Amino acid sequence: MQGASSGPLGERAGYLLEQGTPQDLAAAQRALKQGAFQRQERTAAGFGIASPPVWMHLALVNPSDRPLTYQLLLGQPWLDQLDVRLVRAGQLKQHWRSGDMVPGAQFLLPAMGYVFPVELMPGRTELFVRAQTAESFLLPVSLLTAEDFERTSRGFRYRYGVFYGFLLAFIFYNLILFAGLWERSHLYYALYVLSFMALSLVYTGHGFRWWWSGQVGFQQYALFAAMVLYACAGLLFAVRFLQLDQLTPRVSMSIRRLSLLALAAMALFITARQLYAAVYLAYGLFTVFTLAMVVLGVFAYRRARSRGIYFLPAVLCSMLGLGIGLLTAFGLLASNVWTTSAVEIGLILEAVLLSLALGNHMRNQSRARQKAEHLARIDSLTGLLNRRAFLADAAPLWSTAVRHGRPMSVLLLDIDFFKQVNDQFGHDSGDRILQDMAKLLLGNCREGDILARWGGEEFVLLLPETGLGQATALGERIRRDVEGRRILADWLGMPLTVSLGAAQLQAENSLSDLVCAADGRLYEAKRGGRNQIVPPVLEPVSA
Ligand SMILES: Nc1nc2c(ncn2[C@@H]2O[C@H](COP(=O)(O)OP(=O)(O)OP(=O)(O)O)[C@@H](O)[C@H]2O)c(=O)[nH]1
Repeated sequence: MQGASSGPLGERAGYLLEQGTPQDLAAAQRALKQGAFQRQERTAAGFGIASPPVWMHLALVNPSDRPLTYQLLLGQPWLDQLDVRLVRAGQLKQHWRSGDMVPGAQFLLPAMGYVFPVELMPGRTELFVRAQTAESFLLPVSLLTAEDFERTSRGFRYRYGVFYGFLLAFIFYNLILFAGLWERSHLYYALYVLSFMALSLVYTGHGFRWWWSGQVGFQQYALFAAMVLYACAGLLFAVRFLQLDQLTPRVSMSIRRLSLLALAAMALFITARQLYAAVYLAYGLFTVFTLAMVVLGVFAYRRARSRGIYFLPAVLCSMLGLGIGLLTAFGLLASNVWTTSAVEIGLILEAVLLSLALGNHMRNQSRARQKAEHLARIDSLTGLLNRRAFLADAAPLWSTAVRHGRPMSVLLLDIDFFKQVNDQFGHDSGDRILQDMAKLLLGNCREGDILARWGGEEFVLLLPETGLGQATALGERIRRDVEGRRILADWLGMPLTVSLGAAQLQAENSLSDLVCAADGRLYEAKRGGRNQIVPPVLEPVSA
């Protein structure tokens, strides 16, 4: 590497896998002379999981006659151990040691890697790095000028500030919704986002740098535990969100069991300090989780359930983000602000889509509730209020009338010989007559009156601000109206008629007493020969 250029250098470095006992610098220098270091055609060399330690060598040449300072940016935040040595003329000049198995989190720059201030003297300097990790092993290397480094690290700080703020907002929002609505999808979703936040805090190194830099024992297992938690929370959320309990109870039960088993196994491996068992469990479960989320998404989508329509694109967004993030980390995609933020962007899109789905679900539920409430109040045949809704709606009017001593009356109406209509013309014709009667009564109501189907062929009309005289006058007008229409007159040999009973609020009445009083008078009207109102109208009724 020459001059003051700044950027990734992975393709110019040589790499050597350390086999057997740990090697020292002298052994690495000998191996270099023997040509044992090999190049990788990538900006970020990758060595998979559970790899042996890796040596990297890079020759840095300062062609000027003055020292040049750079920030050497190395590796990923989850590297276990990192030994960085600068050698000039075969002599060790500088040795830094870090990694997340070294307490203190020195040189760790969360989300970026490890940063070492390098001063290159004129001429050639050799960089020897020995790195080791149990996790997925990537060893990107770049040399940045002070300005580039400042700009890049500021960018990362802003991005993660926004990202964590966003995740926290989603978590609290869903917890509040859960507390208010008691809908468990919101709780599982909050846990899912929370577990991703925990995973991100671990793999970016923010957690180690800020909170537990002295606890290397914890840090060693934190990534694997966070991966398992995230996968389990994601699967449990998917089961709940896609209502798999109803769709496929067996699949949903298997997913629950798998999650519990994975959590128990991880707890066991951590307790028994079985690092490699934890590594394989975490990566294995993560692969299953990724595939399962896509399969469940496709399944729900094909069942055309409204939630599946959001779930599949949401999951694909986060998978795409993860894929781009991995390809970028391995140096197979150009590293820029979009590709290095792909995981976070994918997650945010996923969160937005899933929140939309949950919001949509809430809206549908509230519509269904409103519809059910409405249907519970309505008589399906006539569209009028039913008896229950009548009593509920009449109660406040009743209290107002009693409190202020205002008049109020009730009319109860019953179709005469309706059984005969049914018997002769069929139930359907009877239904139609009930519907027509409802329309006729509606046409005779004033604003503020409450009309309902009391049951069978009986209708009730509550008339606020109406004394008995006006009520009977209205009843008489309705009676005449029905008679005058001569419904079925040709077939019955006489027109269809109605009988009515009217009653007025008295000081000692309750609402049901008032309806009862009207019912008593209706009975009198029937006994008196039908087609009449009781009490009878004293004054002439205007047409
Ligand atoms: N078509 C139809 N008929 C109904 C409905 N609800 C009740 N009925 C019928 O209404 C009739 C009421 O008969 P009854 O109680 O004997 O009264 P009525 O024949 O009208 O005789 P009076 O009231 O004494 O004049 C019964 O045949 C019920 O089946 C309904 O929703 N649709």
